[in-house]
Amino acid sequence: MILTEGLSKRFPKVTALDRLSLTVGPGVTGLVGANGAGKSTLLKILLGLSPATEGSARVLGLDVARDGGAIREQVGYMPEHDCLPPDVSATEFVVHMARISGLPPTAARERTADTLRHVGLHEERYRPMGGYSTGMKQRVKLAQALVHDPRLVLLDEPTNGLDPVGRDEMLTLIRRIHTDFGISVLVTSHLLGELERVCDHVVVVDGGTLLRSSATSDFTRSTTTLAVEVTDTGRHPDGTAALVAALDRAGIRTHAGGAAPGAGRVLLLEAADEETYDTVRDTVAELGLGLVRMEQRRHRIAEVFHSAAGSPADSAADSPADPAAAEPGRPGGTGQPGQAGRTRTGETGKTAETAGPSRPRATSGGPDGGGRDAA
Ligand SMILES: Nc1ncnc2c1ncn2[C@@H]1O[C@H](COP(=O)(O)OP(=O)(O)OP(=O)(O)O)[C@@H](O)[C@H]1O
Repeated sequence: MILTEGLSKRFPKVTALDRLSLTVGPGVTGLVGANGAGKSTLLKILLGLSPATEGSARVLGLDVARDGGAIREQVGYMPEHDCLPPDVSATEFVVHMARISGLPPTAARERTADTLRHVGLHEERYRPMGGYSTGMKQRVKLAQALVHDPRLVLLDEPTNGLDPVGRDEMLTLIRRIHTDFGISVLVTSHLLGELERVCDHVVVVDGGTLLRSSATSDFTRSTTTLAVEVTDTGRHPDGTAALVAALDRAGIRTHAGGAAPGAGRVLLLEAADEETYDTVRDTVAELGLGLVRMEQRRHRIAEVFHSAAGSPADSAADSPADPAAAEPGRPGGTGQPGQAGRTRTGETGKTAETAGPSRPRATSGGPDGGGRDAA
């Protein structure tokens, strides 16, 4: 669907993309990177809206430098920032976008009704968009990207500004774009964790360069870590503590499952071999505890990139993919090239150079984000 070769984009003070070579196939692909990693810049180049400084890119076999118009006929685009006119309704707006994409009036109206229904906008679609919630606006932006029945959609941070329920609904919609309509999706996010549920493939960029491109299943393969949870009983009011002590006597070390709600009851241990499973089962039975779960853990994508500087992997599951670039002049960069941290890339044991520990990030766009999407 997409092929880039040595693609660079340099602004006067910043290199947004640095010799990026990338292949994106059909299906749902996540493009993950911190604030300022170059994701939006890449999408605008792929749409033929912004010229690359060097290198080349093809979308659906078309050259982005020459065939921008033809690409946009077949590709839908959902921009990151708020771009909806407040005084028109969703129906009027999406019909207008369908007409711009070349659909005749009747087809434009029919497709608009179908698409707005698909994204979950019903009676509200006749009201001016100025009164919409963030979630409704995101749905309209998605609808206008889909209305001309594209082969591929580029979605820029579609979950930005949404609460957890809204984010979940948006992710489900994104998955359905592919499963129900066969449209391929390239979706960006600064949250590593959220894409593993909906993407077949994940591409991680940092500082405009490719950090890793893999099938999601490669990121989330089973680990040798076993998660165990037991009930309390009258004899053992703290069943978890009793199990920790008994397993310790059996030579099996455990640690707490993490900071997530309810995770305090989950014990993690290394399952060196099959016997470990039997020992855990027998120990639980001997103590008379109920076994709630005994399951093999899977990698979370975020764990693959957690910093060697010590940020705990479990709490990073939904944290920014933010190896803030250690490059002078880059927002969030430490300006100390020597501070790059070394990060394990999961089971493969390979290492990737990233910079420093994760830092918090605002949820809606960058500090300079509002004006940049004018294109
Ligand atoms: N028109 C522009 N002029 C100058 N610098 C720009 C311009 N557009 C982007 N940049 C810079 O290029 C870098 C990459 O920006 P880009 O918007 O592509 O990142 P991003 O990964 O999409 O992050 P975000 O989620 O914040 O949009 C940033 O440092 C940004 O400030």
